[in-house]
Amino acid sequence: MTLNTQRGSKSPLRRRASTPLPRPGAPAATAQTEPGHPQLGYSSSEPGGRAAAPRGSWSSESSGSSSGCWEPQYRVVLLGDPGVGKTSLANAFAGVQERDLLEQHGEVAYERTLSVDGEETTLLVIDAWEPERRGEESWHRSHCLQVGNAYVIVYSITDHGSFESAAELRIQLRSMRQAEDIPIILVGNKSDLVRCREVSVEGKSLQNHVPSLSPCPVSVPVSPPRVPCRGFCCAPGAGDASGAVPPPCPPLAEARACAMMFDCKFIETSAALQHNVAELFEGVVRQLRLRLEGKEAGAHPASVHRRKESLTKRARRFLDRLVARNSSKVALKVRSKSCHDLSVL
Ligand SMILES: Nc1nc2c(ncn2[C@@H]2O[C@H](COP(=O)(O)OP(=O)(O)OP(=O)(O)O)[C@@H](O)[C@H]2O)c(=O)[nH]1
Repeated sequence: MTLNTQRGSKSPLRRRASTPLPRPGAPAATAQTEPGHPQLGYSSSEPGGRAAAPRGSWSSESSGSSSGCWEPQYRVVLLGDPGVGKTSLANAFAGVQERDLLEQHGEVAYERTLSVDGEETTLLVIDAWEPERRGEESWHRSHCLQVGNAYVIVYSITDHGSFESAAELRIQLRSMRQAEDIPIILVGNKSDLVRCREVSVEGKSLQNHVPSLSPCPVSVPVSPPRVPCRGFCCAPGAGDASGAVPPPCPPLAEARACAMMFDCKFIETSAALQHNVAELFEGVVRQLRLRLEGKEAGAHPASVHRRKESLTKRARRFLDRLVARNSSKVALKVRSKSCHDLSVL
């Protein structure tokens, strides 16, 4: 997608999340949810609190913690290779299914107010990332890497190359935003395509691969023998013409371990099935809040959150740590587990 990211653009689209979006030639959206548009999650999203912004309507001017009521509270930038499902995730976030309708107007930013844990937060989800092209100005890419208050790095679980790109993006972000503690969530999308999986989450590979994951992702086995996906195995339960079901594509890497090494959160989603999409964006909100709370308290964010944890969780964490002391494998598992929990730091 191309984008005119003019600095200083005073777009009328920077507005309250619930303000209807004027679209050229289209009537303004009402506060009602349009029929057929799914909600993001079941409990937390405000109906009608969604809108899409056209190209050029976001800039680095709006501040994530800004209290200005016409500014989005937080900018969440989607990164990742082409075709991994960034737009589909953004559409799911926005509660819009008619992808063509959106593309017609070239929207790249979607604003929505979410109610998470009883509190409202507005996210502006920016889907403007473009792949690197030879000899092309990289200003747009660096702009994307600079404007986000949080990042969602998407890869497709059926495309190992996109996982490698995700790892590279994490490194780029780290070097560009070194001093900042910004939430980064690694997202393995297309989790519905189970039989074409090329990137594993956990299991045997965790033990086999993690010791060699330093520094990740360079030592992640990046070019293992790939079993080419023959297409028909992509549909869960589907077989070929003879009715024989082909063997599943083998898992080749360890996403959770990579997230752990990269110090970011990890979740698998299916934009197609709307699986974990609400959890993803609610997780982004929680990650942002945790950092804000930490800053406000002037303390280490982890200690602030610990107070909020339930007794059971704290007890479990304590026991985990106790056991972990005696076993490096368990320690790894414990750390790796927290990568999955988007409600803790
Ligand atoms: N099965 C399945 N297909 C998906 C999923 N998410 C996206 N797709 C499909 O993957 C293709 C690419 O999705 P997009 O959302 O356009 O991917 P993108 O990352 O925005 O791609 P670019 O716009 O080229 O950067 C489309 O055909 C989607 O329907 C998913 O969770 N499961």
